[in-house]
Amino acid sequence: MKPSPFIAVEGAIGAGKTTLATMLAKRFDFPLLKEIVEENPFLDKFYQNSGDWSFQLEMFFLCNRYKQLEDTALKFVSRREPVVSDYHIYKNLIFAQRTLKGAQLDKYRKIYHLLTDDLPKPNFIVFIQADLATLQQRIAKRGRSFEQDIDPGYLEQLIEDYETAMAHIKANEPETVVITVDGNAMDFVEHPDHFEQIVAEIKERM
Ligand SMILES: Nc1ncnc2c1ncn2[C@@H]1O[C@H](COP(=O)(O)OP(=O)(O)O)[C@@H](O)[C@H]1O
Ligand SMILES: Nc1nc2c(ncn2[C@H]2C[C@H](O)[C@@H](COP(=O)(O)O)O2)c(=O)[nH]1
Repeated sequence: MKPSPFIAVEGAIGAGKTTLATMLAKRFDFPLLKEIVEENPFLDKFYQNSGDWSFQLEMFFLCNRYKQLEDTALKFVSRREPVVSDYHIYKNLIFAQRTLKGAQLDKYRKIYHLLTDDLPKPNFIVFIQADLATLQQRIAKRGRSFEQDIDPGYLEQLIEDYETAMAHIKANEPETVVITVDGNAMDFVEHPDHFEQIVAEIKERM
């Protein structure tokens, strides 16, 4: 029997993850697991001074996602029920490897593996690839004040880090279906046919 779909939508900041995950959950009538952002007490501090706040921020994201995914495992995955999420737990490492160094990164990696190695992992990843200009336009459109001065260099590094991470997942997890969406050309918000193309590709691989 095929496993139930556990679909994670991924991509760099502003790529359109929450938007697409919400649309997919509605379309397939699957529950939606959504990242908590506005209540995060460290995010605006991190954007003002990343050196002082990165460890607290990464640990906060990790603990929140761990708890959400532990609940998801019990409520949905163990009951063979489908779910759509606007993140993959692996994004913690993608960010932490960029924001932490030395002993802090070593400690973080150990805690990451301790908390997440036995969590259920998505069997589908919809990866939205978007370039710097697209990310910047969407971050501006979303209008969160603390994100308006994000260093373009940081976004460019994250774009690269996401490429590396997806290549790693493809090479090491052949059972995970990775569907790459061209987020610059495919406007699933304005063009229903673009959204239907993504839906069709997921259905074909389910
Ligand atoms: N394909 C798209 N075309 C145009 N605008 C988009 C598209 N996807 C998302 N947006 C807009 O861009 C902003 C960021 O999208 P969001 O889904 O929050 O990104 P993410 O979750 O990846 O950070 C939102 O204002 C959203 O309405
Ligand atoms: N340093 C980290 N920042 C993160 C992480 N996950 C999300 N974020 C930031 C990026 C955005 O400013 C905001 C919302 O994320 P979206 O990708 O949904 O735009 O939070 C993380 O693990 N570390």
